[in-house]
Amino acid sequence: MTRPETNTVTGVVLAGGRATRMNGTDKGLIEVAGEPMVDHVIRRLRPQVATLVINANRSHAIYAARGWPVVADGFGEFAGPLAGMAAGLGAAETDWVVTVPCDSPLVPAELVTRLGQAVIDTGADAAVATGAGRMQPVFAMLPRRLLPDLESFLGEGGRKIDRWYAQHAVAEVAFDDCDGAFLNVNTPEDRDRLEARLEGRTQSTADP
Ligand SMILES: Nc1nc2c(ncn2[C@@H]2O[C@H](COP(=O)(O)OP(=O)(O)OP(=O)(O)O)[C@@H](O)[C@H]2O)c(=O)[nH]1
Ligand SMILES: [Mg+2]
Repeated sequence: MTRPETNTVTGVVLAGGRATRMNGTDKGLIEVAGEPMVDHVIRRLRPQVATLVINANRSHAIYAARGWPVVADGFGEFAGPLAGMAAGLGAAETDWVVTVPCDSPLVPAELVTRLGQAVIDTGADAAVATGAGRMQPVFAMLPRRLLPDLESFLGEGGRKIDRWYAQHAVAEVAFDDCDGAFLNVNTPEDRDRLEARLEGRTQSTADP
């Protein structure tokens, strides 16, 4: 298997959630600072990978207009982020994918290189980011060879990312130096706070 370097990694933007805390509004399409969140994410992830895939369960045509393949979940109705990760792995043609959620626009510039370096250094199966005091399970580098294993986990009703990671060697990579990297928009209030920050209307310790 090739090493996880930029040209062997597909970026997978996870935009397949229900967004119940946003009253069901498709979260990736919600504008923050004049731009849909999915575009903030694409702008930051694109330079780090060979190509992108968007995982979405609604608004396919709108997501497809970004110019990347759009894939829906293959498991049940809104089975959670693991189903989106499986869809991304299934669509990828590279040995590795890096997943990011559509609702955390401040993707670190070194996400892919640092996750990839951890895989190389440790020989782990996969790598996951930590920051803001916890594991950030949807910011992950996964090898395509784990897709059959993930599909059987999902097929048996598995839904919890941490439980699936516990079955494999997963390196944890700290991004504590990346201010705001994991700011996550789950509610309209989160959206307003992030917009204020991006527009420089609040005190922040570092520019995103
Ligand atoms: N493909 C897929 N992705 C999901 C699913 N549920 C959540 N996600 C993704 O997982 C990430 C974290 O999602 P959450 O914010 O926890 O969930 P959400 O469904 O988007 O929003 P809430 O319903 O308000 O919790 C986001 O990238 C979501 O798009 C799902 O059922 N399928
Ligand atoms: Mg969220």
